[in-house]
Amino acid sequence: MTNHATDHFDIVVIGAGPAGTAAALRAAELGAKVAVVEGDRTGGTCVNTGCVPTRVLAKAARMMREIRTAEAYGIDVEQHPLEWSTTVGRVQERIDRVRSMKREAKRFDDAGIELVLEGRARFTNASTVVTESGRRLTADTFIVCVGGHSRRLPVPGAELATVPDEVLTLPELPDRVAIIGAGNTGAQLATVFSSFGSHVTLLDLAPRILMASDALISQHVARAFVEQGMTVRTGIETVTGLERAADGSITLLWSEDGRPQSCSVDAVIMATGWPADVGDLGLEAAGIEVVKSAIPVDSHFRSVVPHIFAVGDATGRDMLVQAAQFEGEVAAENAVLDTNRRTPRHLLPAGGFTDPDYAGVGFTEEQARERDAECVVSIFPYTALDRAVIDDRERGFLKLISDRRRELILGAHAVGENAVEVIQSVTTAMAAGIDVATLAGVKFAYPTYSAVIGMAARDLLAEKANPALLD
Ligand SMILES: Cc1cc2nc3c(=O)[nH]c(=O)nc-3n(C[C@H](O)[C@H](O)[C@H](O)COP(=O)(O)OP(=O)(O)OC[C@H]3O[C@@H](n4cnc5c(N)ncnc54)[C@H](O)[C@@H]3O)c2cc1C
Ligand SMILES: NC(=O)c1ccc[n+]([C@@H]2O[C@H](COP(=O)([O-])OP(=O)(O)OC[C@H]3O[C@@H](n4cnc5c(N)ncnc54)[C@H](O)[C@@H]3O)[C@@H](O)[C@H]2O)c1
Repeated sequence: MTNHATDHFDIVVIGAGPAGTAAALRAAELGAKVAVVEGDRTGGTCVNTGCVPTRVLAKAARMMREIRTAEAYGIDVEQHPLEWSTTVGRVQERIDRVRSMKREAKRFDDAGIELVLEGRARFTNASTVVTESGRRLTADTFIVCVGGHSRRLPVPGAELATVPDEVLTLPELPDRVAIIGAGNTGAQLATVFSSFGSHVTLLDLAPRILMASDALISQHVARAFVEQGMTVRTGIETVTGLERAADGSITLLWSEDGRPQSCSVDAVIMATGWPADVGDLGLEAAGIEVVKSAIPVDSHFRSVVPHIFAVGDATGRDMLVQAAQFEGEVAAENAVLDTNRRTPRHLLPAGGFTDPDYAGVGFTEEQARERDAECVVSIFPYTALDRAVIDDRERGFLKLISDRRRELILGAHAVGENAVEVIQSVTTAMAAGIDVATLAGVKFAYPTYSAVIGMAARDLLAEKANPALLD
């Protein structure tokens, strides 16, 4: 790569979320002259409106649960309703703290990367972007890391709804809230509002909540939601509209089983998808067509224009921080070194902080059976796990899936306390290529949630599924 005058770079990265930050730092590490254009705040969705605020709300939700059950331990806590403005303040304070810790601007500076904070970038041709301030940057290679945004359904009254990034702007905690969309975002917000004391109605077109997860996860989390008092309506036909009622409430209208339905609520949250943020990116000027609200790329993250890469949420694939960072690094390597590296998607753990938590890695049971009908599955219930019983958190399980010879773990799926950490440990074993017998022999500290891994691995060797223990 050659160095050019001021505004020409080897690589221009567009967007400084997890994908863009990782891409820029890796490209600079490999010796490229790099600029990052960020149209808003560094950190992207993750820090500012996504994972971090959602995780703080999830912590508050857990505290509410612990307060409610404290009496059983002889701890007398006077219960007051949640003070929404204080909770919102706490979330903002933690976002600021995480932002100050991440120090993207300093890290870019230290790496010799120019951070351009002059508004959003727009392609004017395949080699040039212009910022809102009018600054032109040309580059040999672009890595597009623009992420996505909430999708508001195109229905009458949609403007009455709140999208997930706006949740903290709700003036008060709604007594009744309808959440449309039971994916990762909707399910987590359902737990948050339910724990805070709101009555939650959760609706989805899909036949089950958390449709991307293993079916057993959906079944268990949905059952817990109903036990906690939520109304869960899956398989609805369509949301037909929202109307403001005379008393200020919102009437949500949808159709289900061929019949019109409605409910009256104080807030409607639309968590109905995450299209790429490409509306004003000028991709057509660069020769790139957006398909299904995302930028199509090959397995090496090259778009149809080979010197324009795209990674992270903008590609509409694995919309996770860990995927965005990994893809950013790999795209930078492919761009600078002209390699064809890929990311191992089967080693991407993911989960959500609902109550109970859920997480998974690798193939779901359905996907594994499509590939190998004789794959082996074990399910170990939290009801037989000492730590879960000790903590009175007996809802949950770990499902392990291996090939028929038990040489490889193909997938792992969990519901229950600390499910995300449990799945992370299984992911480590999978990344190390550990066979089931080796995993079954690992000693786990007592009493821990991760001990469920050893139990499930031993059952996998013995081909015990334990489905009866789950009820
Ligand atoms: C409510 C919620 C909770 C989530 N929780 C989790 C979680 O717990 N774990 C997890 O792994 N993932 C979670 N995610 C997903 C995670 O936030 C995303 O996968 C991740 O942020 C994607 O990173 P990215 O860099 O691709 O995009 P983003 O983080 O969205 O960053 C894109 C950046 O590009 C900038 N940009 C956009 N267009 C332009 C332009 N034209 N010019 C210049 N800059 C531009 C934006 O301002 C932004 O800073 C959550 C998402 C949501 C919505
Ligand atoms: N903890 C995490 O890792 C985490 C948390 C939140 C989001 N994310 C990621 O961010 C991305 C966006 O998540 P999301 O949950 O906002 O979107 P999503 O696309 O994952 O889920 C949207 C849900 O809305 C439903 N839906 C769509 N149109 C509908 C309609 N008209 N009526 C009723 N339901 C409808 C869909 O069936 C789907 O279940 C995902 O890729 C997700 O994995 C990850």
